[in-house]
Amino acid sequence: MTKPVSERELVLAILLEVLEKGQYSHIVLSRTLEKYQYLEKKERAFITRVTEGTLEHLIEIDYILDYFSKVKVKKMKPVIRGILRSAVYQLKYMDSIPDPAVCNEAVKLAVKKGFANLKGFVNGVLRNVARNLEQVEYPEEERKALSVKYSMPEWILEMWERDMPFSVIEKIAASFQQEIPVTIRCNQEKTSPEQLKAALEAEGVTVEEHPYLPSAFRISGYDYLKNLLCFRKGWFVVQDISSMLAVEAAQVKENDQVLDVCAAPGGKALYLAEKLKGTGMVEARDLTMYKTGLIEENIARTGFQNIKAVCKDAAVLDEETIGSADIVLADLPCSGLGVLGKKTDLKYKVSPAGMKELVLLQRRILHTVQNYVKPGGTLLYSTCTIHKEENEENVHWFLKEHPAFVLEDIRKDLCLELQSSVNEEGWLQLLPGIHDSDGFFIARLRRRQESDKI
Ligand SMILES: C[S@@+](CC[C@H](N)C(=O)[O-])C[C@H]1O[C@@H](n2cnc3c(N)ncnc32)[C@H](O)[C@@H]1O
Repeated sequence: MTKPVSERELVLAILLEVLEKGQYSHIVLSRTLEKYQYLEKKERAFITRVTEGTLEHLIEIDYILDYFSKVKVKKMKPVIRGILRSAVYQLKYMDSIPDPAVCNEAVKLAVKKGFANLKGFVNGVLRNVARNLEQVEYPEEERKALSVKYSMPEWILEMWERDMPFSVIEKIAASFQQEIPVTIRCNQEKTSPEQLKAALEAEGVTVEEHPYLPSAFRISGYDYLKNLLCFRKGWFVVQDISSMLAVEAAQVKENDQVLDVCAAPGGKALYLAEKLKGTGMVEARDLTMYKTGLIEENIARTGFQNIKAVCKDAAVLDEETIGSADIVLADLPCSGLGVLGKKTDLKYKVSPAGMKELVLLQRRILHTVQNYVKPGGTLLYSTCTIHKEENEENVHWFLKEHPAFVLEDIRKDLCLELQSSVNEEGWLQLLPGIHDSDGFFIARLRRRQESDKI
């Protein structure tokens, strides 16, 4: 019996939503998998792999298609473009599927979608690709070659070239295509790192200690993370090491009043609560009820009492909060160029104009939330991007606008291995492929108090 919807048809539908209508892949993919829960595990894995793989390698795939097809990718009908793109991904990256099967399935899908008149074209292009894939001549010019090899838009590479040597950029681009192990942080309110490691191993999970922090591990070899007993008991949270380091740099002390102004889903806020050891309070704010709901879910699972979620816009001054916080964490919305390996389609969606707008939003939020920092208190600024304007240039702008603050050196809050990466001004820019983490920026600013000599 033929299935009402095949897995390739679902892949096509997701690609059309993402590439033709600008939707985010992780949202469309998880919505699709939820809707078609009756599909077998193997079919669901196929949908995930082909969707993510096609998006990950899109620039390279389009280069290959343009190499073999008379009609260029940009001129193709969206449905045909989607079918060919996912088929080229399978031909190049999935040895387990025989080439004739990839071609036949693509032709069948084109017919099913009402393009019987183009079945010869689909068949011809794909058979040509399958036969001659090894003969493709890749561009010689350095930036173009890198762009095709790692499917990284040229304008992003050009932007990075202004700040970094090409060898570093290549490592960053390559790292986004490598498998990223899941990093977790032990919830030390509930268990110790040693106990967590042993319990996870007893559940069949492979656990590796992270070199940057003793409470962090990299885990693999499990089926569904949320089914792990240790997860359900709230013994760990999933969090990149860079986010943990931002919290380390905040230097939280018992009894501190902490305000996380952009907190959802709450990873850093929960770590701050843990560091308070049952004292003080963390107010974890975010813009919408949906987002604060995510924080609340995580608070419930991990069981902390000294943290609450509040729905508030960080860009609007909250008079009642002025001068009340020992620590304000401003982990702000950003272009996300440090996490392109985790958000496969983001690299095609960011734009220079969008990034300029983000810089303005970041400055508006920083300008607003600095009001909440007590004299002597800390404003911890972080982003998950590798974009100078959003990071160090924002810090320079902030210090000029707010001379009541000084930039502090965070070296002492980091492991030996990372200390040499701290810039002479005191901030840290983590780079994927260079450091063992996401791309991330951390700067600690402190409001002067009267006893400070200016
Ligand atoms: C980088 S994420 C925060 C991640 C979080 N700190 C964590 O560690 O789990 C940025 C957050 O800022 C929120 N956001 C964006 N604009 C905001 C605004 N004007 N006010 C408050 N939150 C905002 C987004 O909803 C998003 O959850």
